[in-house]
Amino acid sequence: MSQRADKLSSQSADCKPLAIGSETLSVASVDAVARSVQPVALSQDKAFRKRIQKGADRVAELVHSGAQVYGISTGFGDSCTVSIPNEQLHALPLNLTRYHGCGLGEHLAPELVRATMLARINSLAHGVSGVRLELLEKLVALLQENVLPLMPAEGSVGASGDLTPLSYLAAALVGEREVLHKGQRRPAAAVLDELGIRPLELLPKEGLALMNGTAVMTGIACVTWTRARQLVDLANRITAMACLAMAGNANHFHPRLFEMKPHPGQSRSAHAIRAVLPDDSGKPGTRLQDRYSIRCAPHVIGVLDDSLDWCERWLEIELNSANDNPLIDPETGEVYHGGHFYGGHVGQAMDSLKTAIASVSDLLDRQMAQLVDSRFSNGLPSNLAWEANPEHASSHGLKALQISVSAWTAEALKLTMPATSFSRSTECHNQDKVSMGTIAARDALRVLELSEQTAVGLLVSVSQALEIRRRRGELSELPAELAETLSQVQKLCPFVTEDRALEGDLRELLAALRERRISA
Ligand SMILES: N[C@@H](Cc1ccc(O)cc1)C(=O)O
Repeated sequence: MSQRADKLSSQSADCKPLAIGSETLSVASVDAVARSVQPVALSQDKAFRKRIQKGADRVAELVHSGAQVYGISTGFGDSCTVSIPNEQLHALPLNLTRYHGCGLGEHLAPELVRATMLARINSLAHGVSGVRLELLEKLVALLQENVLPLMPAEGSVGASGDLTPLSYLAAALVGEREVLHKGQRRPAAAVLDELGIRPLELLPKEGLALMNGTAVMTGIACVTWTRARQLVDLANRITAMACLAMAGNANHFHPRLFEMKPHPGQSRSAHAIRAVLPDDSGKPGTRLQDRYSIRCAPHVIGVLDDSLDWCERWLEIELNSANDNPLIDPETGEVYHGGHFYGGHVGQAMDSLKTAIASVSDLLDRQMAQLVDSRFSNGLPSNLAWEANPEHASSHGLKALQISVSAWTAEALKLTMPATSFSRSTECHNQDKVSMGTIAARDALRVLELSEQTAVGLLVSVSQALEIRRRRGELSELPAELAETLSQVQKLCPFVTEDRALEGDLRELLAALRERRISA
């Protein structure tokens, strides 16, 4: 297991609750909470609680004084020119949550909803959104009890934050719409009642604070990022196995070579590939230089690895930011009107990441094209069909799997069109430039899912190829790491000796990958 993967899993194993409000959130911790590996709690820190209280008191003061503050005493967005009469102030936040209840599309997966909730709570815990401690406590209780708002995935332009999907979080808190609880879709009010959680009555600013931010795109981005990090390790391992199976040249990954062009992720990739190849695979096989999908693998995987580094920095700034409007300094009482709900950084990170992820899928797809083609594979049988099968002539081995891998890759590549380039002027031209970061994040996750399918297809293929070499007596002992990956794969997808349907095995492998049961 790589050092980075190690860091992720040791974090997950550490079951100390994450104290929201006194810890800096990492991308990996969001993923751990999203997968329910790490519990959460609201910080008991006195200074933190005092700060939240001060912010809420300041909002109450502003309401009392009749000051004009956006979203507290005015309409929303372009309607900021409308003053709300005192007697309607209490209706304003609830109205906001209701008129945004117009999302469509599939509901976000539970894991993504949990990531979203954590991202939103952490942003509000900054103490500059003017919400009460009670609101934060109830949000944390929903997360702890796994009461997950049914949140439609579509309808956010990603600037004004994720208003529409987050309105479903606000709705759950006030006991409206539906939630997913213990695997069942039920009215929020009934579930809150059952758990003894009183629905929250929103005070001025609280509706806006819940919804006016980047939590959905950031939550999806964190889950995608963590799985993409795993894909890097897996792609390195697959490349090493493909290289060995096709009698490739390990010297393409020589450390000296990578000192001469030292992009850090690229060098890490070269190192990860070479470190698990046998010492004697340094000499050229039948070709002096392998084809690019082997020789340039670090140059492709390294782009993803290096992109993950800057994406992580951007995501962690976003995660630990106040991405609401207006923001209220609890110390000075000053109100700042701005545009921190704009998800430009998350959008750019996700648009970029999805291209790098799809490119790795493409690389693996090209490796597979070589593996199944006896003209390119240095002696492997066509379609990797096992030649000792008495019905070898009528057997087609992994032919269809290779076609599927190409289909998954094409679908991933097709989704790399940047979402952030599609800004639309919306909401009476108040939101006349928007990020589309949520679409970018959803695309990135979909590209990642397809690329994981490709990776699983390749795991089956490289394992098949190595097992063929082993059974033929062409391989001396496998290096320990490769033997370990091979045995993990073969437990879920035994060596293919005759034609059989592989879907079940592939699904098992995908599940194992997502549950981090495959080490690379
Ligand atoms: N994000 C907008 C607020 C907004 C809220 C709801 C809307 O329907 C539209 C805009 C702002 O802070 O300026």
